[in-house]
Amino acid sequence: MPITESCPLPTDLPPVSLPKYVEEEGRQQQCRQLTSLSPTEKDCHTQASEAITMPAVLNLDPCPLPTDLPPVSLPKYLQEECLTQERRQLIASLPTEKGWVANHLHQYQGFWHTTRQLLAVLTCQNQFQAQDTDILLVTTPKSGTTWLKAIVFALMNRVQYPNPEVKHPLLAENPHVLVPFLELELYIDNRVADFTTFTSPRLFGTHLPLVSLPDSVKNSACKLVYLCRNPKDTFVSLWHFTNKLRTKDMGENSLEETFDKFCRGVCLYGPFWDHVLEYWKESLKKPERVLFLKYEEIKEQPKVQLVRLAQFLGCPFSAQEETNGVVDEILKLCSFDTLSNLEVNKTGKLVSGEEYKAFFRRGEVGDAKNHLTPQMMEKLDQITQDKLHDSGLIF
Ligand SMILES: Nc1ncnc2c1ncn2[C@@H]1O[C@H](COP(=O)(O)OS(=O)(=O)O)[C@@H](OP(=O)(O)O)[C@H]1O
Repeated sequence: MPITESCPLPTDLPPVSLPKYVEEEGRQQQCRQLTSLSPTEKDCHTQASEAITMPAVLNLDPCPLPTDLPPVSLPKYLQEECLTQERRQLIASLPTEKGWVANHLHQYQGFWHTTRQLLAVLTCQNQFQAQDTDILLVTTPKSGTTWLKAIVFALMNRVQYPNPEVKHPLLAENPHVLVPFLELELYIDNRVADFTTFTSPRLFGTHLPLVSLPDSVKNSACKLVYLCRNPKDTFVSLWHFTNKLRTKDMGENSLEETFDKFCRGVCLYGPFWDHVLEYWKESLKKPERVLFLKYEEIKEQPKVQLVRLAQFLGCPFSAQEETNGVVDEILKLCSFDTLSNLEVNKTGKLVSGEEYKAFFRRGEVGDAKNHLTPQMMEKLDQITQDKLHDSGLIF
């Protein structure tokens, strides 16, 4: 019996094949999954469901379960002790909105996360133990994270790989694999993070807002490299990216609807302006700990910014390295043209499902004007001015 006949479903559920990044429980999946639960798991599920009154968005309504579906394994984040009551209660208490790809976004500590991502944030906050030598690459989504990861990886490993044209990990692997995300990779699905392959200094990526960084990061001397991008190009890049993650069945998100959400701050790790402002202020307060970079500045003066980055990270280029062209070599290796044309980045995908090529689109400054109306551009400029007016930060 088709599942839709026994259990009317919302139409915005992501299909089971969505990348893990955005996958979320939906009622359809729950109906399917419950058919394959062991008796213990069913009990556990029922107890957890009954333990607390859930809001509509999380409520597991009883629905007749079809019996003829193939078994589908329960996503790990729902398997785990059936999602602790504490976490259910927390999620239930948070403001919730419909996501751009996933069903729900929850506002936690002032910023928006999908359900799955939020659980990973909580795990990361509880478990990550920062070391003083760690380097965290903190970015707003679609600000050039992939580029920054490549640059810092190449910078920190330049002695080990002196001839990047011949042999370099970046030629064979995507930057997101070489510099994994804390919450989106190492702690996703209640994973026990494995650091055995990391060498010091450990490099991590994260989109976490300052307020949500694990205490161990706040209390350590580890360095934070922060990267953001003007909100107009950030929005357009995010709109394209999330549309790529949506399946044909789901269709594309309209520009207008997502624009409205972005302006209201309702987007992954949004509000954009609060994210950048927190780190901007922190970089002014603690310049030895937080380096604040803009995508546009790296585009405009790549060499200047790379030299600045190397100094900040305590590994400045020697005069000989500069003469020998090491700075240029790193920039060439990490350029949009080089990375996006590598076989690995044309054909590979993350374990979580995103194709590497989705991280490379145009890589230019000012593409927003090709997509947004003059009114939309003005509106974003106005919000930016209102939010950042007395901060000294401009885009
Ligand atoms: N090497 C290099 N140089 C310059 N620009 C680059 C590079 N690699 C990726 N990109 C562009 O960065 C945008 C993707 O942002 P992120 O890497 O931050 O995405 S993510 O947050 O990690 O999902 C996305 O921007 P748009 O092209 O404007 O969509 C990518 O094309």
